[in-house]
Amino acid sequence: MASLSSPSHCCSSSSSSAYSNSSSVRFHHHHYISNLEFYANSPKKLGSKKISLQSRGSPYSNTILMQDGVVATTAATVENEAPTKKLKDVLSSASPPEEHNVNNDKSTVSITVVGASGDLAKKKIFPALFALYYEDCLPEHFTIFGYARSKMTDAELRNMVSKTLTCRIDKRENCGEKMEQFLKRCFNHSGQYDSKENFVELDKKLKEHEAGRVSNRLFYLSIPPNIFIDAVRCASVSASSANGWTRVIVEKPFGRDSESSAALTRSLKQYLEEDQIFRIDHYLGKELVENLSVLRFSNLIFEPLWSRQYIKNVQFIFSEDFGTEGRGGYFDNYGIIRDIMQNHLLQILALFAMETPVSLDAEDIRNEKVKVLRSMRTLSIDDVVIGQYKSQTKGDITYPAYTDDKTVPKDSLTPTFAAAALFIDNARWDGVPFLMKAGKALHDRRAEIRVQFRHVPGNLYNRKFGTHLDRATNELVIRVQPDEAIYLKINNKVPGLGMRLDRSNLNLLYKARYSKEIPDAYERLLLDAIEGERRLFIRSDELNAAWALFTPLLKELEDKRLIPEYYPYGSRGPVGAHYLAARYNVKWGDHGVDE
Ligand SMILES: NC(=O)C1=CN([C@@H]2O[C@H](COP(=O)(O)OP(=O)(O)OC[C@H]3O[C@@H](n4cnc5c(N)ncnc54)[C@H](OP(=O)(O)O)[C@@H]3O)[C@@H](O)[C@H]2O)C=CC1
Ligand SMILES: O=C1O[C@H](COP(=O)(O)O)[C@@H](O)[C@H](O)[C@H]1O
Repeated sequence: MASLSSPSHCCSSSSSSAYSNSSSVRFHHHHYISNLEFYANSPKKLGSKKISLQSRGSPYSNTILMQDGVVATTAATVENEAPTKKLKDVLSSASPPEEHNVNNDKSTVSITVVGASGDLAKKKIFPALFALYYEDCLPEHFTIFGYARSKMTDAELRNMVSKTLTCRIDKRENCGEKMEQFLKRCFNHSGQYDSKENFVELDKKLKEHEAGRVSNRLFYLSIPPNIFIDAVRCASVSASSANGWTRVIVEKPFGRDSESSAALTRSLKQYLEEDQIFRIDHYLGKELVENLSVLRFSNLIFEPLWSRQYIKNVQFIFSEDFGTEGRGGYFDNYGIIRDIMQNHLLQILALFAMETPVSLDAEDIRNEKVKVLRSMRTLSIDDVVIGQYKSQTKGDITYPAYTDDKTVPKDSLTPTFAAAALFIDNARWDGVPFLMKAGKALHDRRAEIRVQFRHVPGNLYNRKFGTHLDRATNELVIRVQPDEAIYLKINNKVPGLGMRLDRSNLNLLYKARYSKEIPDAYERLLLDAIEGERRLFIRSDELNAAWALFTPLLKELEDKRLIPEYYPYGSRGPVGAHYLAARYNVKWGDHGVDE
């Protein structure tokens, strides 16, 4: 990426739409070659010896196939002649290019939602795809396939999908029409996840839709983790693209500890290259998480303060005001530490704490995140508090305990709440506590980052705050959801003739500042995957480093069968979280009078 503005999310409003086939699709010389493959007869990506040319942020790729001295090119767009020529000059001056069997003037993207009948597909993936279509972000030629064991005709799939679609609040023009057009591009193929034959049938259908165009294929694995590998094997062997890219979005959980995660990565890499694997952490696609780097690196006033010198502690808070009802079967095997902390909160922490990357290129950013994760101290059981919600009756309503769920064992000790203190042992953050807190069935729903600054040395106005020195410190709050906002707590004088100080918020409340609805995280991430933008996806070394921090703790909790602290459904969670924070001289920011 060359500039501060991301090449993605161009859609109709951007002059450089990745799908526009216009001359605005530019190549930087060092970006010509996206990957080199030298596999003979490998079931991995198709094409025995292949060089892929790809503009960053574009779904279109050029491929040079070299076989027995013969060089064939596939041009992805009409406009990217120059780099094709350049490479041809270098690589095949002696061999006349052989026309590849594709209609060269257009590419197509086929998106297969594997597990289309499931909760995530209905709740997030199809609606996100429709939103992208509505915003003109999908390529001209695209097809969406649902794949699941459930027997469905195209009409039945369309009917199922149509029930999940909504139009943007701020733009309802032609909504019904758009939905109809979108649904016409959706098809279904019923099949088993471990059947190569069924995927061969899918391949045939995809080819019919691709109609000889350069075929780019995205598989979204929206299925339980125990069938990931079967589906990847079958999709890769039987339904990979023959002349374009093939990418696979993998949903969490990526294992349940270092060992199982490494085994999953090994298995995936039997069939896919790392750059084909898009490990999704949907928190990275949230607007305010995206904005974190902008806030930090494009405002002079924050970066100089971003260190142990001025920051006293940082808090990452996640809470939901509902329990695990309906997902208990999945949740009980994972618990809140794996479900939220090891991925969503840790990813935000890494973005928060990383050094300035060399550029906004995906690898530069991910390199910096890995460095942070590798500089962190492995979690100690003494720095963790766990909890589990119990039943609570409020008025006429009785809220269930975690273990009231029929899919959860009665004696389950799985934490539905956890608080932890983490440390980054590097020069910037030495000694600064990074506190995390995540819980289900709490009193509210929120996700936020709180940065508490040190006190002003020798503050002239100390006495105006009495003994509440803590109240006089600045706090920056990045509220990821709901009601996205960034606000800075400052001290100011109460207007009048006296000298009384007050706490106020300098507040950037998104809904007051911007009328446009904020896109769902899945929209951004799907668009990025289509465009080949990897910045917001987790690289395997990041994942390893993340698991390394949590695995010893998780093992110890399980081996010792540590009893969680029980908290009532709808409460603020276990009191132990306060003792943990107090040990590091910290007060949770979400508990104050003026939170
Ligand atoms: N739901 C959510 O909010 C979130 C989900 N995820 C992850 O996304 C993925 C999909 O989640 P979700 O949609 O909730 O999952 P579901 O349990 O709804 O499963 C998706 C589909 O997979 C098939 N399936 C389910 N169980 C099995 C099985 N044992 N063997 C074979 N096929 C099965 C079913 O389709 P059929 O029977 O028709 O083949 C089902 O419709 C999971 O990895 C999950 O961890 C991540 C974050 C949030
Ligand atoms: O990944 C997950 O995230 C959801 C919370 O996502 P949000 O975007 O609604 O905040 C959480 O409920 C779920 O347990 C977890 O698996």
